[in-house]
Amino acid sequence: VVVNRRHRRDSLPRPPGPKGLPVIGNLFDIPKTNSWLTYEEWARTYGDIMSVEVFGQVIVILQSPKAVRDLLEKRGTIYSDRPSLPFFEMAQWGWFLPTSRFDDQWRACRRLLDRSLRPSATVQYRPTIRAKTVKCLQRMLTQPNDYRAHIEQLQSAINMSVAYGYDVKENDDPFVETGREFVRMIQETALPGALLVNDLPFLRNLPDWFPGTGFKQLAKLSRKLGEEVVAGPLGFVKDAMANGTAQPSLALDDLRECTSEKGERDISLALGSLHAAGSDSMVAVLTSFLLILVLFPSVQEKAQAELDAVTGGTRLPEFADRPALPYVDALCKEVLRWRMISPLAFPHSATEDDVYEGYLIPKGSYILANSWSLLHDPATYPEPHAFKPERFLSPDGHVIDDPGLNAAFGFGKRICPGRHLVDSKLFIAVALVLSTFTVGKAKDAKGNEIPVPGTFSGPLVSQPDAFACSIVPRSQAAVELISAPVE
Ligand code: HEM
Repeated sequence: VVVNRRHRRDSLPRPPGPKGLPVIGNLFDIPKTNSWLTYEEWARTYGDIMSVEVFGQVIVILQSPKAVRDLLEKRGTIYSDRPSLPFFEMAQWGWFLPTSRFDDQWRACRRLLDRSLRPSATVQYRPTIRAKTVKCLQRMLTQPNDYRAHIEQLQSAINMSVAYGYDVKENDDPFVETGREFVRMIQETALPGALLVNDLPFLRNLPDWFPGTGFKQLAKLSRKLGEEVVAGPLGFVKDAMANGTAQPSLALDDLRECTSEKGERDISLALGSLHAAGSDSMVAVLTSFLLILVLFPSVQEKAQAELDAVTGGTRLPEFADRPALPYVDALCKEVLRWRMISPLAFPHSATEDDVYEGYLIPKGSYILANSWSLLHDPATYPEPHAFKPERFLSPDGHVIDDPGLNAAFGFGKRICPGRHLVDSKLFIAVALVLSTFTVGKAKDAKGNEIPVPGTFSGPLVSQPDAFACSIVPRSQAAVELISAPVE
């Protein structure tokens, strides 16, 4: 019976897809940028579950809510691994949650993060998030052209404060710099074709003196960098605990409960992942929010009118105002949907052979869920390329809860654990910026408007290409509100 079943399974076809060339497969069919748009197009020919192959590696692409739910959610025990990259193994980066394998170490860290970042737990960090965002507005007031640097600073400040109770320095903070360098290394070395050893794993067995094995030295340096991301900030908290100066933070809560060396290591890995993974995506989302204000002035006016009606322009908005700000709330949802920053989530990987709708999905296949096509399906989101916050409002003006929007944060067991924190960070940043500034097209020396490309790109996180904009306070009262001291 077993042999029979095995035979039947092996004779099943793989999900359909474009025919590739010998050896390299579909290497040249898959575009280097915006591949999700090509996959969306291919779905019309091959259906919602299709596959391609590159150098023998099968890549299955899921493009309907049903396929994603059936595989990544209902069969999560099979589909929650990540592809293993030889360079990541050499650099011992297995601890970094977004790239870690589906193993006991991942489970322990994920449990810690899910507990720390659940909605009821993130509420206590709202005052910190708001205060840090107001400080960011103060920087925007004096140096509006450096908006991107201010947003980056804001994200590091929030993450380091929430995770470690650590106040980042204005410039050249050692922990922040190390975290950014680490993420940059991940992005550079994960790209297909960036390092030959990722495509030809046997190269890692060559001796160090062999020409072309510079990646070995790079792996040693990368390993050290990863260790610094993990150990540095936690060491700060332990010292502060010993001195009695530790500030409230996730690290403090977790360390107080921790009774073992293994437990302490898990805390350091989980929080290292939070601090390294939590910045880039948020920077992309807030930069894209500013771009949206430049591109769609009527959206900005409508949101400002709603905010003014609630605050009277005499105070800054608070989290408690949210129920009275449905349009602003809907705008935040549309920011996450419209030009989403993770259009293919992160690749999952299958740990067993599986059969779905008559197709064989071989063990080791990479699984890409095309979140872009899910969130741009005209049947669910009419006029999907228009920026329309109203799509998330009911006819009587209430915010519609749309579970489908979770696709912006990935799927199943690997769904982004930071999504509830994002909800708070995004709402308060959007509300504070709109109530105090007007964002528009910048002008050159001759007074002509500088064109805005409005395009997005990026290797792993899709973000707006650089654009100039003017960020001007709405009134003298707004300047005074921003400039007032914050706790
Ligand atoms: C708008 C901002 C963000 C977006 C759009 C986003 C999106 C994502 C996506 C698509 C994934 C992959 C899910 C999958 O594999 O199916 C992910 C994973 C992850 N995100 Fe986020 N994220 C954001 C912000 C954050 C923040 C603020 C944090 C930390 C506080 C965070 C921490 C993580 C971690 C640790 C993982 C890895 C989870 C795992 O593999 O188990 N993210 N995120």
